[in-house]
Amino acid sequence: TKKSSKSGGHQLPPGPTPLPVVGNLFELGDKPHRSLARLAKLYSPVMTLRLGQVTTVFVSSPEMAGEILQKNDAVLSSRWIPEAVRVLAHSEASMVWLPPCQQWRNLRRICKTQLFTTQRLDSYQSLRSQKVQELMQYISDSTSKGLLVHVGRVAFSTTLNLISRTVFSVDLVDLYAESSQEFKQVVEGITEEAGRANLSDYFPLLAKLDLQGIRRRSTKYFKRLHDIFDEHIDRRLHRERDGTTARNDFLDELLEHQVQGDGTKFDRQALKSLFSDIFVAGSDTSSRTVEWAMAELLRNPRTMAKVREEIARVIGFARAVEEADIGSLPYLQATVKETLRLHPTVPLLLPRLAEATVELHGYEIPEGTRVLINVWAIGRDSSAWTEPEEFLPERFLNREVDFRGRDMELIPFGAGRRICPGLPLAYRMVHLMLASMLQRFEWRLPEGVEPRDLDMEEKFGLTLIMASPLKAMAIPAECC
Ligand code: HEM
Repeated sequence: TKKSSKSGGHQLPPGPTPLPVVGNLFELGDKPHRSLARLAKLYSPVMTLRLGQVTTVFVSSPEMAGEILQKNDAVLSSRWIPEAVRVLAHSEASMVWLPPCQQWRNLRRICKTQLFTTQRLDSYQSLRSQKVQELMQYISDSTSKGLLVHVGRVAFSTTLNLISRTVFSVDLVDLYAESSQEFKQVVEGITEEAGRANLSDYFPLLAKLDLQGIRRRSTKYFKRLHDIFDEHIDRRLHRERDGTTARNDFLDELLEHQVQGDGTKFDRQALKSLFSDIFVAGSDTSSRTVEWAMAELLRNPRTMAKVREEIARVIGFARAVEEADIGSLPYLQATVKETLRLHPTVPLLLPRLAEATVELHGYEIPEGTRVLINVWAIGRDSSAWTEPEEFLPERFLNREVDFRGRDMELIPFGAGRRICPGLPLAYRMVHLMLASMLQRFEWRLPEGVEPRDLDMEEKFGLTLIMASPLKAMAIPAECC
């Protein structure tokens, strides 16, 4: 039965009938993006679920996403904050979780003007390409030892260094060292805890008890990140006092920066929260995108051949791929778009909170409602995409559709004022890593695995990951 929920006299969007106490919690299952897409077909692309005590509106069509992210962005750009990030005062200083206040605007502004500008990104280009070349060497070494490449793992370590070279102009991890796995576990731990169904979120009276231990584990992970960043900051301050370095990178900028207007300076807490945000939000997302893209290419050998043919034709084998080449590789770009359509790494975007009551297609979303946008469902919406379940990069070759927040059928980075600020860096990193791996190596699935048998099962969390991490064989291409 279709049921429109009533709340304080407002007509909420329809949704399944809630059970007493738990509401619709059991409807989510272990792959909420899929269960919610199914329910949206039964009820409506804007749908209400009662999750314990939290009324949540889910949006699953491009049109409704536009209502939220374009038309009503001003009142819907606050965050609904999970308990998992209310630790070590993180959510009070974090760009990801702050409401759209002055402090949040300052953080966005400094990232936009000092970190993600074309000029700044260009100036660190060679530091990044060096890291990608080291990745090529690492893959070469693995193949000469007859080992399979753990695509997600190596892409993750490389991404961490690509980000840390852009922010600190130094490396954070060593691709060859086991210790680099610790940082990965910490970052993955944070996204896993923040993405878990947490009773403390749905029954606020229980929050203190932390029944699932989520807050405890999350505190431990954030503490470890803060310690690592403290070390970097201290080392820099020490060297600068000695006069042994003047890097003029983002860290220097932040250490000197006086925020205009209200006169506040970025204190230690603000810096540690900012770096936690940048590394957590940037590394898992970007490296998982590379892993999903490789998995799709291995499953679709004809598409793989086409991307490699484009790279061979446009760049050849005599020199390495550079970020400046991305614009001349339309099929590669289409492949990345198609990957993000089918496998958006943040499947429900980040939760929003209605700061005032909003009217939406005759329904009312009352103040205080949690709003989530199912980009996974939007990417597979059959009214927006033909053959939505097929991996067909060609669909983008004659279409202007892009993921920069204008076209609501493709919003893996969100849209509106909370759109992912790291998009310009993610764009460069994902294309560069993927193109380099495809230029230098031919890729095959492990012996005995047929393309159609590749396990594409997902594991749901704040990020959507491959349930069985991708392992593949790399064979040096004709260049080397
Ligand atoms: C393929 C890679 C990436 C994907 C798919 C992605 C996706 C997203 C999404 C969906 C959001 C939430 C948007 C919303 O609520 O509407 C977001 C926010 C954010 N992303 Fe990314 N992201 C990626 C890479 C990066 C990188 C490389 C960085 C930084 C180096 C970054 C930093 C952030 C931050 C700080 C926010 C929070 C912004 C705010 O709430 O104001 N992301 N990202």
